[in-house]
Amino acid sequence: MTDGGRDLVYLVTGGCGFLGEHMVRTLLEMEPRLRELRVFDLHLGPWLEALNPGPVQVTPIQGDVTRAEDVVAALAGADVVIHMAGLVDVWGLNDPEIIYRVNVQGTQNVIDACVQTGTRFLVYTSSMEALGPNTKGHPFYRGNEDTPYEAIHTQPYPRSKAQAERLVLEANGRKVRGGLPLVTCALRPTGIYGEGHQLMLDFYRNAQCTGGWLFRTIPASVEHGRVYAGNVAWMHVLAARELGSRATTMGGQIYFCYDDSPYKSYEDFNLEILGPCGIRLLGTRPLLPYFLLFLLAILNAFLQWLLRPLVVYTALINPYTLSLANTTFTVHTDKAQRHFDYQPLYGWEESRDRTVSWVKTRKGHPGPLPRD
Ligand SMILES: NC(=O)c1ccc[n+]([C@@H]2O[C@H](COP(=O)([O-])OP(=O)(O)OC[C@H]3O[C@@H](n4cnc5c(N)ncnc54)[C@H](O)[C@@H]3O)[C@@H](O)[C@H]2O)c1
Ligand SMILES: CC(C)CCC[C@@H](C)[C@H]1CC[C@H]2[C@@H]3[C@H](O)C=C4C[C@@H](O)CC[C@]4(C)[C@H]3CC[C@]12C
Repeated sequence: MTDGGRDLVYLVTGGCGFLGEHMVRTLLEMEPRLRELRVFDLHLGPWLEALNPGPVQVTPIQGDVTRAEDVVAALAGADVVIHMAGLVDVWGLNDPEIIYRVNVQGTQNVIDACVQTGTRFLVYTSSMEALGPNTKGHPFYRGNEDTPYEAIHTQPYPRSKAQAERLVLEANGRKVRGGLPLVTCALRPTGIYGEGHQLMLDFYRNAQCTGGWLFRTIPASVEHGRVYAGNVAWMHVLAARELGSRATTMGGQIYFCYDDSPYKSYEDFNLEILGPCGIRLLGTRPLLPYFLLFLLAILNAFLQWLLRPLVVYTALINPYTLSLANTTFTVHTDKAQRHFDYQPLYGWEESRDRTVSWVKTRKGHPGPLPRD
């Protein structure tokens, strides 16, 4: 070891995204063996310049995971890669082919670069959507990693996450340069919230336009899994740290990301954050009957198709996002605790309060929907 025990080089792909920023900050704060942190992204964030990395060297790398040569160059000499770059698109913003190229081919490029350069540890940010909810609307009620569920993927984003996750798990054990085996695992967050969550801000701003009201569209009984970004990042830190010493247990495994965030419907959960910001939710039951919402979703999909030659029309509600929001999907597990001693770094109240404070500071700041 060198420099007071700081001997490891980490690479975070997608390190300037919503989760990526939490990842970078958590690594700097919580990983004492970190010597160099390479932050790889298509678009580098200005906040990187303002970081106070202490003894760690932070290396921003502007690159594209779909370009194998970019990934190899970034990975050379790295010990660990946390691969979270991806296109999060459930709105039809991007061509399915592009989603495949970034999420699946990009992941294959990361695996191949590990093999080529000798990087031995790979943590992949998958998603609950690698499993479900499926298009049949089957509920996944407080399930764990072993709960049987029929995964059916018709949409490009969830399909790409499932394919990429499979590639990562199958790569476990492959020999990398130098002859040692690659050790991989995949973490599956549910819906992430926290500082930087653009969609939460969009709901806040929409409500401001209606005098502080949101209108209930989903039955309160439909539970939707949520997890705080700081805890998701912390789980990645621990998984990356323990992959070396617990390779037999952890290699090739999936882990749901979980914490103490309450089980609620998508809208009721948002209200936990937006309520303290002055927003109220109207109705104890959905104000519109489901069939009308479904018609609206179909209309939006039709408009997207119709206008495609001229403009990419997107709306919050389409048949897929509506079914996602309307299907119970929550996790209840302790696998990460058993395999690598994970405990949430932030309790529910702190996770909520940090997010609330952030929303309050963002009042009046414009922002895109959804992120591209
Ligand atoms: N947001 C959620 O609720 C959620 C839930 C589960 C899983 N995830 C996964 O977590 C990861 C991060 O998601 P996020 O919400 O922070 O999304 P995000 O869009 O904020 O971040 C993704 C980052 O990847 C970068 N990126 C995109 N294409 C790239 C390319 N070709 N090369 C290099 N970088 C590229 C983007 O610039 C962006 O900074 C994704 O893999 C996503 O699938 C997100
Ligand atoms: C009031 C509603 C009908 C409005 C629609 C809400 C909709 C935009 C929300 C509901 C569920 C959300 C997804 C869910 O939290 C999980 C994920 C997994 C992750 O991998 C990417 C983000 C995503 C798809 C959320 C996107 C926004 C959704 C669809």
